[in-house]
Amino acid sequence: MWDRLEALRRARAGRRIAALFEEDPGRAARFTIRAGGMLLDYSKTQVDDALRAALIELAEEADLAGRARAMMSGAKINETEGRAALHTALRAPEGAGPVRVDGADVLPGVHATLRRMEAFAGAVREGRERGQGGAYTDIVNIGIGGSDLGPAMAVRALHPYADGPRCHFVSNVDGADIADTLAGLDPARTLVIVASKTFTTIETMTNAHTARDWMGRAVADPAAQFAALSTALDRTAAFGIPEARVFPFADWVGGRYSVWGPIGLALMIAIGPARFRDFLAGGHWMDRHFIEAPPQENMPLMLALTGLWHAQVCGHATRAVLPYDQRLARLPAYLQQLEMESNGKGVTMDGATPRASTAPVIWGEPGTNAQHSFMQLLHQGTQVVPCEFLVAAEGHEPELAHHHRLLVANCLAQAEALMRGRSLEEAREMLDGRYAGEALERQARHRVFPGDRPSVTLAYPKLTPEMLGRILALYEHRVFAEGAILGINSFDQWGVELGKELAKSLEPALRGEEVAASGSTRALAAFLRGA
Ligand SMILES: O=P(O)(O)OC[C@H]1O[C@H](O)[C@H](O)[C@@H](O)[C@@H]1O
Repeated sequence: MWDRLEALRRARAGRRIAALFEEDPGRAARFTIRAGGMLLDYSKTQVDDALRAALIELAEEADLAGRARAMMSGAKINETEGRAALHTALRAPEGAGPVRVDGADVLPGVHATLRRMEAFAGAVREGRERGQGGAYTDIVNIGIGGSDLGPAMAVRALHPYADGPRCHFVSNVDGADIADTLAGLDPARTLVIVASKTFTTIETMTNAHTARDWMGRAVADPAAQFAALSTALDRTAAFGIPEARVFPFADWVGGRYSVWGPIGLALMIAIGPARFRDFLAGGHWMDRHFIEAPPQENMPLMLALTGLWHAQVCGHATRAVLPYDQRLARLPAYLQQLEMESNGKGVTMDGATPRASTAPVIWGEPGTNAQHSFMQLLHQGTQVVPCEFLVAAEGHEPELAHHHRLLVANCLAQAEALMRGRSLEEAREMLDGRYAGEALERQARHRVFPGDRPSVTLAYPKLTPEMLGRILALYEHRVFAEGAILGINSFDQWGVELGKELAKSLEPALRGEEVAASGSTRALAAFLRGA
């Protein structure tokens, strides 16, 4: 199949995307999916009928539909860790299921924890659950990776719905992070949430101890103002967090898929339990869509296949995520973990070398800011970077509708410009009169845009809690589909371990002890300890 895709690529060399629209006036509609109020337009790519059919066949060959059902029904598809990958169960409504792991239905436990979270979040919001100096004004979530990026991104995304205490996020072991965050907070009115699936992550535990010391200097019982989100109840107890404020989850929730459960507690406190339920409903809607929609109308599938076409077949090594939605500023970082930690692998499930390259590098920033920084390279640089735009039809500032119109116009303009480009002839015409002869030729060359640069646009009505749920689950399933088709395990992350081990073994070097390391590392350590 990959050979056939390669042949299809060669056959399309030199064919311009813009020309496809001239040949087929119905193209936009035929390569757009409308579902759940959203519109996913992948028509500004080389995908055509034959290519789409071949890509769908690729998914069928990998039995993607079967693997998706296996994932959602609790099969231990994370083989290297012997675990299920059941984040979809976290957003399954009451009455759904059963979803069995080792014979037992996991949904009653999920819903019981959700109800406990709701009772706690409600009490914090209403001031019934209080700090030792009064009702909580601030929440500090201490976590890293999946225990930080999801809630941090979502709290920012849903700011217009955040009517609870202020939420802050501390992740880095760099003391600057916690120092800057705690400065100005009243410890007696701050709730600290320690979010860590394993409760062993060095950054999180270091920050948690620092926060407890900070709290201990101001209140009689610091542990009373701590909550924990974890799978490791022995460790949360050892830290001194009372059981009533520990919200557990199971090992079948991967860190980067965990915002839907206890790790989402800060989000729930910020926006309230009812809106958090809307967020879950949005995710669940996308789960049903992924399982039920036919391939051509299946948003995660077509997003995955377009991604595979660009990264694995065309060889474009990176993908830019460009939300024209300032509140999604942390989405690129969130998607970096989701996609690069899931699919940045060098071995297939059966231990072989992957047939194609694996995850592309994901990066991005919100528009329009990106236009004034790196988009130069996207338009005129020598490498092709497929772009993914996200944009809402409506903002949350009706009084600033003119801002929103400009925002949307810029988003559409970027995608159009990337595709259309500007030929040398057009550039010459543009400059004619200002320059002549050789100068005209030279100046014109600098104003050429090669064009034919592909992009996908996801448009949605408004960034509500439910819509954010749909968007995040869309990306989760896209990453799953890409991984399944590539034959890799998207749910482990062995690649993060070596650095952690070495950090432990190198720490003594910063106290002046001899360590086994390269000359470069030893010299750097000596410099950094001021020797
Ligand atoms: O939630 P924790 O156990 O503290 O883990 C936090 C993060 O660190 C790990 O190193 C992994 O790379 C991430 O997948 C995880 O989300």
